[in-house]
Amino acid sequence: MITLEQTIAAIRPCDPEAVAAARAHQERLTKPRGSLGVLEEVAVRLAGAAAVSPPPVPAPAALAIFAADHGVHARGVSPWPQEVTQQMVGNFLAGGAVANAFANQVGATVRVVDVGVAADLPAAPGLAIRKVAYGTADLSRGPAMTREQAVAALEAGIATARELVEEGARCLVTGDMGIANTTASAALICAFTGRDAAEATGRGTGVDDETLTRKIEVVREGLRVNGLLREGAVPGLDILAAVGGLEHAAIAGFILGGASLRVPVILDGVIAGSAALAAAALAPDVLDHCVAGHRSAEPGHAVALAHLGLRPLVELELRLGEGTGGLLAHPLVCAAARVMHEVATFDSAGVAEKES
Ligand SMILES: Cc1cc2ncn([C@H]3O[C@H](COP(=O)(O)O)[C@@H](O)[C@H]3O)c2cc1C
Ligand SMILES: O=C(O)c1cccnc1
Repeated sequence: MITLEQTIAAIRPCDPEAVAAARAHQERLTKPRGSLGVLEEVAVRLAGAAAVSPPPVPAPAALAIFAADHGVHARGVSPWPQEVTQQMVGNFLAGGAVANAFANQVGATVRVVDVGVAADLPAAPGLAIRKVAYGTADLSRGPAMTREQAVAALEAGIATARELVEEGARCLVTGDMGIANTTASAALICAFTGRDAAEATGRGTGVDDETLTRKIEVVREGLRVNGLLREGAVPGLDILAAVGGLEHAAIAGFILGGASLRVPVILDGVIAGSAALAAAALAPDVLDHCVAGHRSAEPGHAVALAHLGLRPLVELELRLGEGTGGLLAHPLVCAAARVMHEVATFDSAGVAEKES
């Protein structure tokens, strides 16, 4: 098995020669300079990340949905019963969730990974059991995970990324399922960015005003109890263990694993954004391999993306998770790369260039 340490050591930043070649190539394509807006930056980033220009078209895509439960659920931060995590795993495996519909739309495969569901799941095609624990402890009373559990979940994510790439995936999309995980996401975002709980905590699956007030208080307690109110005082791995979920750790590992293989990773919503903060704390160059698929309606997501310096491709007020927003961005990322292969240059097409 490839360890966290080996994975981090293998991650390289964007290759400057490939970046320069991609920019130069874009200048020669039969379109006004800059006319593809953000997609031009995506193509340049893909080239740098792959260390080759033009960059490979990142297809096919594979979605991994990491499922886990949360001790903080006991604090009444989600209107949904914890069993929904497990029930939704069944729904993903039966092909009945939104993520399945979107995956079919973009031709992505779906792998469900149990990293911490609070029940034993029956073996099923499409399900990988990489269970680290039966859910986390309550982050508002102490550390949600031990350091060892966080590392084991990171390594479960790394192994998943490697397996999917081995099976042929050329783009990885992050997905999550874990009732109460927007609370852990908010706590991670506050701890990594120094923002107040009220700024990063949202309504998740749709909590009422009273529950939102309690949720903010629970996030604040989690930060205080775990000594995370002072930004920069605690190493990233310890922050992840203190207030993260097993799926957050696994997603962070999945991102690191993809980056270590130079396979681009499309990030989904607020859970992925908070996991990316942890991944970037462990290996800052990992961000060169990430594309922010979308911006979720959850307020902490914008905070996380701003801190990471990532620009989301799609903004549709989605607030679902599962990988849905990441999947929708996949055709855009492929289109950005395809331009670099298929569009003619001014020379090859005999198109006159701008006069001044
Ligand atoms: C039926 C259902 C399907 C979902 N699919 C994703 N989530 C999303 O909602 C949960 C987080 O929200 P909160 O923190 O408010 O519990 C996560 O499981 C996330 O994946 C779902 C939630 C539900 C109820
Ligand atoms: O941003 C997300 O991914 C999200 C938002 C609300 C609930 N679940 C997930």
